[in-house]
Amino acid sequence: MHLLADATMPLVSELAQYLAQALAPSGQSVQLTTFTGRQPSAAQLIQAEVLLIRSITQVDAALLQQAPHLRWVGTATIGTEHVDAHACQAAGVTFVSTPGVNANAVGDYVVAAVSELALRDGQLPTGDVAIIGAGHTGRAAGQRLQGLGLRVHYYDPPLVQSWTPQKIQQEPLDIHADWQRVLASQVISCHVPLVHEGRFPTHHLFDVEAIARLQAGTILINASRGAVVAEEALRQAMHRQQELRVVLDVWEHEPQIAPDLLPWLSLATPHIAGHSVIGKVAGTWQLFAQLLQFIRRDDIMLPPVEELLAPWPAATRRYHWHTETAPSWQMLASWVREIYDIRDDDAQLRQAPSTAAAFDQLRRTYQTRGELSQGTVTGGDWLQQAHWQQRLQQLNFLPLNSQEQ
Ligand SMILES: NC(=O)c1ccc[n+]([C@@H]2O[C@H](COP(=O)([O-])OP(=O)(O)OC[C@H]3O[C@@H](n4cnc5c(N)ncnc54)[C@H](O)[C@@H]3O)[C@@H](O)[C@H]2O)c1
Ligand SMILES: O=C(O)[C@H](O)[C@H](O)COP(=O)(O)O
Repeated sequence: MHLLADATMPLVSELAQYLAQALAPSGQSVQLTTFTGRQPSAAQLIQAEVLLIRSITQVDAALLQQAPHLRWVGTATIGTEHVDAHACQAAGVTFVSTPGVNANAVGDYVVAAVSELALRDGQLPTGDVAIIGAGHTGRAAGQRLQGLGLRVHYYDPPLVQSWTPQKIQQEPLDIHADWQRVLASQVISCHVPLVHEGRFPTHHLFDVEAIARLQAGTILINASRGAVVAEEALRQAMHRQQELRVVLDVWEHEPQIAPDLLPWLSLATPHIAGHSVIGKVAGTWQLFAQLLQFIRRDDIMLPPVEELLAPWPAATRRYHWHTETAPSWQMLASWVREIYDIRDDDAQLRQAPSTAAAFDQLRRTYQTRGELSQGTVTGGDWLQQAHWQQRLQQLNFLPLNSQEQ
């Protein structure tokens, strides 16, 4: 079996070797070729049977035509708009992705951004948080922000529309389809797929009109796909000096950022919200697990993800904080910052040349980032309260009371 994989996928060689050893007794061989950059070459495609990619590789009819032996394409990402699923189906190629795989990393990114701006302001946002899209990443972000002490609601018309009245009553989260509530919120964070057509398009969801209607001081975060927020609408807001705080992880014309917007943005990063070590390693792992199902060898057990993290101390290091009194929001924000300091990523993007090549290079050589789940909190009586246990868990920290230590 000829595997062709993006060279930046962590552990791809190790897992291919593992697969080769596991399949050897049945006489099947496995060969791995990796490609660097966005697209594999025609010479590589011609022999590929399995293609393992991340979000920067476009799979369309033209690529499929160059790969006559291709049977299976897997993307180690949540977003899938870079793969033409219809073209795959027409070519008889199975296509899989890894839903939710880096949602914790995105949740961490959003709470790191909001707590960073709160530390700069000396106060938490006083108004509501609107999460756009109540899926894997949106819920992770919403939970973390509740843990920080904010009120969160979710805007998700497709989900609301699909619900029965009974489901609406049972849903514990505040999920709705009221766009006016979104525009009146003080923090807005986007977590939708990029959709161009149909009843619920997300392309330019935040267009000139929507951006103009945002409240003064609104924090707008986009860690979904660049074109969900129209770059031109941000440009107009900047020129009329609208009082907004905008955080962009994704860019409408990636890999090209908008250099003119950069000084105006509160935080700017090179599409790395999902790039925790665990998020990336789990992506590769999940693809191999799905490939085993495809070749009907799910009797082969891959080593657990936790065992594979040894090469990355940042992903296994534990953080421990102790406080006798209940933590202030500043303390919570400083713990978040200790595990993930978003200022580092912001500074690196601002210092790099504003070119597509530099953007890709920053992503290829990205730091080894841990997750908030690596933090443990111990403390006095306050930690016995269900309210505090819940808040720490929402931040994805582990609360440990004295009996459990
Ligand atoms: N920046 C990053 O590193 C990064 C990482 C992971 C995912 N993403 C992007 O984030 C997107 C969302 O990820 P997810 O895991 O939360 O996906 P998901 O499929 O779990 O959830 C998406 C939610 O958005 C809702 N939605 C769809 N159209 C909508 C609309 N018009 N208005 C409001 N809600 C709408 C859906 O009903 C769904 O509940 C991905 O498709 C991907 O493009 C970016
Ligand atoms: O959709 C996703 O999962 C993310 O956008 C993903 O983290 C992007 O990272 P890439 O695949 O480009 O490394």
